[in-house]
Amino acid sequence: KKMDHEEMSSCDLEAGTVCESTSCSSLSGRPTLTDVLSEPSPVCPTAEGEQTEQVLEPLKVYLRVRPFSKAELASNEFQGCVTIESSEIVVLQAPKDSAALKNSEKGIGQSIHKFTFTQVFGSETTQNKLFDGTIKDLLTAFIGGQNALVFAYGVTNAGKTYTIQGSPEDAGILPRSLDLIFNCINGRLYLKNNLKPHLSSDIMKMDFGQVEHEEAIKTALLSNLKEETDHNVKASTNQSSLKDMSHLVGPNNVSPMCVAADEQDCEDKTNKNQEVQFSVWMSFFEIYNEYVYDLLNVFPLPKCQKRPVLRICDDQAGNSYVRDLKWICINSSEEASRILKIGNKNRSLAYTKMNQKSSRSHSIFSLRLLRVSVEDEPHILGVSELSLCDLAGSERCNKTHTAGDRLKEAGNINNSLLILGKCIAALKQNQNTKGKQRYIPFRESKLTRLFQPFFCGKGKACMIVNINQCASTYDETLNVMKFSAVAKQVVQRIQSKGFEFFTPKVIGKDGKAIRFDANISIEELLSEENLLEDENEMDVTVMSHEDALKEIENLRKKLSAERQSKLVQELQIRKEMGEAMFQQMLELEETWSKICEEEREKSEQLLEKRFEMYRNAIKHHAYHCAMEEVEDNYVPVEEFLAEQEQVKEKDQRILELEMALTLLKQSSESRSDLHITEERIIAEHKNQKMDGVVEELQKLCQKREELIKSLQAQIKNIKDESDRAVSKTNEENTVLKQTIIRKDQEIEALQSCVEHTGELEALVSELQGKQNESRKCSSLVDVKQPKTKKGLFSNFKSTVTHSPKSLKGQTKSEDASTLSRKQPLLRKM
Ligand SMILES: Nc1ncnc2c1ncn2[C@@H]1O[C@H](COP(=O)(O)OP(=O)(O)OP(=O)(O)O)[C@@H](O)[C@H]1O
Repeated sequence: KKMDHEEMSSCDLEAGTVCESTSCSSLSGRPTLTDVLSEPSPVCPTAEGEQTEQVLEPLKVYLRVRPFSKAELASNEFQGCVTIESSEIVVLQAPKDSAALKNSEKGIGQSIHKFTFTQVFGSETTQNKLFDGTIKDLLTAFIGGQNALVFAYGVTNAGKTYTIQGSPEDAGILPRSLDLIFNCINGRLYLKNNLKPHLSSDIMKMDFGQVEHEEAIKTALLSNLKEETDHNVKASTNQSSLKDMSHLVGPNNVSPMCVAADEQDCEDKTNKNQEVQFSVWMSFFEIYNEYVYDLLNVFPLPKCQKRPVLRICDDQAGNSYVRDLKWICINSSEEASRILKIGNKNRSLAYTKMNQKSSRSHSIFSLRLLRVSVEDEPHILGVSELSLCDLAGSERCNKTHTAGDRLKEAGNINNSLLILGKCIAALKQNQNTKGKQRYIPFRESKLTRLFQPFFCGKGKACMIVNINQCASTYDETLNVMKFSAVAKQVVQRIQSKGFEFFTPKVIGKDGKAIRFDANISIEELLSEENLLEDENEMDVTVMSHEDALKEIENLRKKLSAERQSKLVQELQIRKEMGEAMFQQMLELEETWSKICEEEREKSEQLLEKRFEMYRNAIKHHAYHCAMEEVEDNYVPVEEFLAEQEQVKEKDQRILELEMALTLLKQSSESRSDLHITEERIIAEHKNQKMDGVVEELQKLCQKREELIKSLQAQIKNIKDESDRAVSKTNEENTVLKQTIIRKDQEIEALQSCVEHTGELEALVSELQGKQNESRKCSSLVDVKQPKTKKGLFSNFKSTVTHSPKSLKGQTKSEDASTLSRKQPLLRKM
C-alpha cells in the first residue's frame, strides 16, 4: 500500500514538475551533423585531472499508443481507457472490471490518472514521424561521439518490437537509424577495417590475418542468410527495404538532416572532413532467462544443442561488457539489415495468448562507431556506442495463461524489469537527496548491469513507452505508466565531451594496452614488432604472475574498502529504517487514537439511544400496569351507591350503639364492682370490635372516593363527547333545513307553473270555441272526428301534471332514508 502511495505521489508530482526547459535549452541551437563532424576536438585527450563538464538533462520519455487490432475491437476492448489530452499529456481512465476501478471504489487509489511525457504519439503516428520526433537528436549525439541508449518498454503486445524493428512494409527506428548513420558518413568509411571494438570501450588493432578472419566471419554470416532465403523473396525484400528507406534519403542519397544544412557549408565541411573516417561495427545479443546469448551465430546450432552462454565481465575501469560477443564490421545499412535478419531468426520468440510472436527476451542491438583521423597518418579519435533495446513485455501470468517454460520466462522478465524499476527509482531519489545516497541495484540483473554506464553519465538514454488501449490489460498498462512517471523525473548527468573524454584504450594483439597517443599513427602502432610477431590469439585477461599478484592485492584492498563502506552504508540504512519505522509507529499511533476516539463517540451515542429505548419501555409498562389496576378495581355505579347506603346505615348503627353504651354506663354506675368489671370487659370487647369495623369501613370509603373520582372523569369525557355529537347533529340539521327550504321553493315554482298552464289551457279552449263558431257561421261544415291535440302546450301540460308525482316518486326511490329523516324535521318546522 505504501508503494502504491509512493507511486501515486510520484505520478502527481509528475505533472509539470520536471523541468523540460533543461532539455530544450540544450537542444536549442543544436549542431547539425556536419557541424559535429567538422568541429575540432575541444579538449586535449591527454590533459589529466581536468574537470569534466556535465550537462543536466531530464531522461526523455516518449509514449506511443498502439492502434486497436480488428480482433480487439471485435472483443469489446475499446472502452475509452486512454485519452490523449495534448502532445504531452495522456489520461488513463479505469474500465469496468479492472482492479484499479475496484480499488478506487474501496477508497484505494484513483480511477483516473494523468501522465506527462516528453511527447505523446497517438495511434495514427507513422514510423517516420516517430523516428523524427524521438531519436534523431540522439543519433546526432552518437555520431558526435556520445554513447546513447534507446529502450522500448511496455506490456506484452504493446508494440515494442514494432517500434524498434518495424514491419517489412514500414521500418522501425532501428533500420531508419542505420540508414541515417550510413547516409551521414557516406564516403567517409574507414575501409582498412583493422580496428575493432574491444571490451567496453577500447579498440583492438588487428593485423592482416585478423582482418581476413573477421571478413570470413562476415561472409559466412551473410552466405548463411543467402542459403536460406529464396532468391525471389530476397530480391523483393531488398527492393522493398530500399523503397521503405527511400523517404529517409534525400537527393544524392544524403539524409534530410544533411540536406537541411546550408549546402555550400556542408560541402566545405565535407571536404575538410574527408580526413575523418568512420568504422562501424555491430553486435546483436539477447538476455533470455538471465543468460546472455549471441544472436549472430555464424552457423545455426541444431535445436538439441545448447547455445553457448556469454558472460558479462567488468573491465579495469569497472565498466561491464559482454565477453566474447561477436562484433561485425558493416559497410552499409543494407549489410546491417541482412545481418539483423539473421539475429532476429535466432531470437527467442514464442506464441502467447496475448501475442503470436511474443519476444521472450530482452534483445540489444549495438553499433560502435570508431572515429579515425586520416589527415596525415591515421589516428584513433574515439569510439561511441548506440544501443537499441527491445525489452521483453511485462505480463501478468494468470492473464496470459502462461505455464511451464513461458511461466519461467515471464518470471525472469518481470524480475529484471522490476530491478530496472528499482534502479530508476533509486536514481530519482538520489538526485533529490543531498548527502545520503541510496544504493542502486544495477548489478542485480544482467540488463541493468549493461545499462549502468548510460545512467551514470557515460551516455544519453531515452525511453519509448509502448501501450495498447485494451481494457483487459489496463492494470498492467497503468503500472507501466507509473514506472514511466518515475523515469521521467530522472535527470541525467551527461559528460558534455564526446570522444575525447572517453579516450579509448588501444590494445595490441598480445592483449596488452598500448599507450594511447593521438600523435602516434595507427600505421606506426601496427608496425610495432611485438604486434606483428605474435601470431597466437591471446586472451586479454591473462596477465603476468607479478601483475596478477599486484592486481589481486589491489582487488583485496578495494574489497576491504568496499566492505567497510558497505558496512557504513548498512548502518546508515538500518538507522534510516529505524527512524522511518519509528515515524511510521508514531503515525500509526496517531491514526489509531483517532479511530479509538471516533469509536468511543459512536458507542456513547449507541448507549444513549439504548437508554432512551429502555426508559420508554418502562414508561409504557408502568402505564399498562396502571390501566390493568384501574380495570381490576372497577365497580359499577349501582353497586357503589348500594355500598354507600350500607356504609351510611353502618355509621348510623355505630352512633346508635355508642348512644346505647353511654346510657348503659350511666345506668350501671350503681351496680356492684363485679358487675362493673364484667360490663367494662364486655364494653371494651365491643369497643375493640367496633374499632376494627370502623377502620375497615374507612378504607372502603377511601376506595369508593377514588372510584367516584375516576367515574366522574369518565362521565365528563362522555359528556364532552355527547356535546360534540349534539353540535355535529345541529350542524347537519341546519344543512338539512337549508336543503328542505330549497326543495320547497322548487315545488312552489312548479305549482305556479301548473297554474299558469291551466290558464293557458282555458285560453286555448276558448280560442278553439271561437274558431268553431266562426267556422259554423261562415260555411256548411261536415261533422268531423275531433283531432287529437298536438302541440307544445298539450305536452307541456301532461309533463307538468305528471312531474311532481314522478319527481316525488324518484326522490322516494333515490333516497327514501333521507326523506324519512327529513319528514320529522318538516313536521317540526
Ligand atoms: N503502431 C502500430 N501500428 C500498427 N500495428 C502495430 C503497431 N504497434 C504494434 N502493432 C502490431 O501489434 C502486434 C504486437 O506488437 P509487438 O509484437 O511489437 O508487441 P511487443 O510489445 O513487442 O510484444 P512482446 O513484448 O510480447 O514481444 C503486432 O502484430 C504488430 O504488428
